[in-house]
Formats: sequence, structure tokens, C-alpha cells
Amino acid sequence: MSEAILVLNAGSSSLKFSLFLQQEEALNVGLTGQLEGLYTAPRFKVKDALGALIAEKQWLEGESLGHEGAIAYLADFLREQLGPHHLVAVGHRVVHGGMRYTAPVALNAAIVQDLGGLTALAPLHQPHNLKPISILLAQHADLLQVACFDTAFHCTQAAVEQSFALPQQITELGVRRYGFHGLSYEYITSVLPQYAAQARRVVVLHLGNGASLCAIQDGKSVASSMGFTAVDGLPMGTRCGNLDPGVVLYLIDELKMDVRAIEKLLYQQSGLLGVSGISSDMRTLLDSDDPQAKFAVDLFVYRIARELGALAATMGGVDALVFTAGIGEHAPLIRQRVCQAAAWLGLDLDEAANQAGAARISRADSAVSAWLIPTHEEWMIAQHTRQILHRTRAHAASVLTH
Ligand SMILES: Nc1ncnc2c1ncn2[C@@H]1O[C@H](COP(=O)(O)OP(=O)(O)O)[C@@H](O)[C@H]1O
Ligand SMILES: CC(=O)OP(=O)(O)O
Ligand SMILES: [Mg+2]
Repeated sequence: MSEAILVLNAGSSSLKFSLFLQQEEALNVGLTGQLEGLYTAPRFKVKDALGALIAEKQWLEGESLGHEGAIAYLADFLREQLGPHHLVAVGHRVVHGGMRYTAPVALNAAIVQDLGGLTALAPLHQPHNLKPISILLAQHADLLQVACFDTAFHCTQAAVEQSFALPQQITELGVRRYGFHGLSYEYITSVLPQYAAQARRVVVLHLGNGASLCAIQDGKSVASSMGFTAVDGLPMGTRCGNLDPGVVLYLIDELKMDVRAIEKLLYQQSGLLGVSGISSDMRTLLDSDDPQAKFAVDLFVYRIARELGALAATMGGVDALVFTAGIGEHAPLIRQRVCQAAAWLGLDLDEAANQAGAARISRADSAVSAWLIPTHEEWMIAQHTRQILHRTRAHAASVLTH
């Protein structure tokens, strides 16, 4: 019987999960899977440690499973799979840690309540991140649960990056820029030396249903396209990204929209979905001949290129770009268009390598290199969870021996 760590990663359109097994000194993947397209066309896929498909299910196009349905479905599936393994901890991705949580933490009811107070800052994520935690806490109070925060990786950013130009008393309330997708950026930072050992100034493009860019210098976050909430920065599947705050005032004053209607507009009805009027899913847009689908993709690429220039400026230049997450990993056309727009930085794309999905997608003599590296937020969460598990056990042992 192996000890097992379960990892849950609720994104805005997906619920990803991995079961890690402690085998001798190593932490190995036992199985890994996801429920994706939760609000469009849900699909469930699970692979074993060797990458073989062990379970699959597809719901009808337009059938919404939502996060609640996904959690219930996954709980039934995992109950069968755990079989001989002893579950010792569950690690969770929690998108917002606010000002207080800048490192992974062992959870209790008080912390969960505290984190619930940040829901307004991440309405598409925080409730879904906290839901399985609360269920497990009620049913298995002794099971170690660890929260790993998207915001934590960015706590190295300078005050000028973290601040809005608002009066101090508002900033002190925590109204400042945080940045997200930090577990993804932390994972990419940990493996990047295997690819581009010399690169000191890197921009990572995390392009999924949620999308952001991060400037990373000497392994530390310097700047990110996302700010106070995960609606900032790039246009995303259903989120608008950067917006003049005057637009919000206009919506209130002139269109008489209330807070909930504006939240729905900015988080769920905008981005690729709102602009195209067709879909939030990049696959559907790339397959479509509709001019609005094409315009939504053009806008997405344009805004990435613009943000890339801004982030390069924060580091005085860039040595390498890394593409990751759903779109970054699987859409060669988007990588190609972004790299072409970044030619001015000294990036020379290797078209064949990009089409083939190779790790290095820039030419050997390109001044700026470009890479395709699959992210693995679950792996990062498992590492943090294991560390806290070991610390908890060491503490218990020292209490017993003293
Ligand atoms: N083959 C593909 N081509 C283009 N886009 C893809 C492909 N596969 C996945 N995607 C995009 O990736 C997005 C999901 O990315 P992911 O990182 O899993 O999202 P989440 O933000 O939910 O974690 C989907 O919305 C889809 O648009
Ligand atoms: C923070 C965020 O946008 O996450 P995701 O991309 O998983 O939706
Ligand atoms: Mg994600």
C-alpha cells in the first residue's frame, strides 16, 4: 500500500486532478486527469502513470456540468480509484491568497473562512477552490489539506508593480495588484534551466481559458499582466481583460447596470466569447470562418503582443519566451502569430519546430529563444503539500519525544 496525495486544481473552465504516490523517496504520478469544458461541452479523461487512457466520458455539446457537477462526478470516480492507497493529504490550488497568504498553508476552518472573504476578488475560482475543501473538512477533519496560492509567486514584485495610483488608505486595504497563475509560473521556473539555462529575463505566456503573462527575472516574478483580480490584462475565454475604469462608471451611470450585472458582463460574457458571439473556446474560433471569430482571435493576439512589449520593458529586454497552458501548448497558429509580432525583439521563429510542437520553437541563431513547455500546476502543488506533510509529521514527532 502506498501513501497518496490527491491534488485538485479548479480552473475557470476545468477541474484538473492528479493522484501522486509516495514510492520510497520519490513522489510519482499515479493517475492524472481532468474534466474540461465544464460550461460548454464537458469531457472527462484520465490517464495512468504511463500515459495510457483509463477512463473517458463525453457530455453533449451545450450540456453544462458546472463545477458542482464536476466535483460530485470526480468524488465518485476517485472513491473507486483510491482502493489500496492510503490518502495522507490533499493539495488544492486556491487562486487568491490576498495580502496574508504568501506561501502554502495547512488548512483549518478559520483559514477557509478567511479565504472565502476573497471571493469578490476571484469570483470564477475562489468558491470552486474552497468547495471541495469545505466538504472534506466536514467529512474528514483529520485529513491534512493544503492550500497553494496563485498569487504567492508574485510576492517578490516591487512596490511600483504592485501599486495602483490610488490614495494610500485604499492601497493599505489590499487594493493593489497581485498577479495569478503563480503555480504555473513557479513550475515553469523550476524546469526552465533544463531548456534555456542561460536565460535570465523570461516572459512566460500562460494562455488558457484564463490567460496572463509574467516577466520573470533570475527566477523571480517582476511583473504580471493580471492585477487585483483575474479579470485584468489579456482578453480571455469569457473575461474582458484590461478596461478603462471609466467604462464601469459609464455602465452604472448611463446603462443603469448593477454590480452583479457588471460582474457577469466582465467575467462571463466578454473576452473571446463576447467579441466573437460564438464561443469561449479557441478551438471553435480557429475552426470557424465567421469574421467575428477571426476578429476575436486577432484581438487576442494583438493584446498579447502589446502586453509582451510592456513586460519586456520591465526587465530592460528579454532573453526567452515560454508558451504554456491550453492554448499556449496546443495552438501552433497562436504561437506563430505571437512570435511573428515579437520579431522586433529579436525572435526568429522556426516554423517547422512550432508546427511539430517541439520544445524549442525558435531558430538556433535567434537572439531571443522561444519555448513550448507544458505546465504542471498539480506537480507544484504536490511538492508543496508533501513539504507541509513532512513538517507536520516532524512537529508531531518532536512533541512526542519532548
Ligand atoms: N488543440 C487546441 N487548439 C486551440 N486551443 C486549445 C486546444 N486545446 C485546448 N485549447 C484551449 O485551451 C483552453 C483551456 O485551457 P486550460 O489551460 O486547460 O484552461 P483553464 O483556464 O480552465 O485551466 C480552452 O478554452 C481551449 O480554448
Ligand atoms: C487565475 C486564472 O485565470 O486561472 P484559470 O486560467 O485556471 O482560469
Ligand atoms: Mg488553468
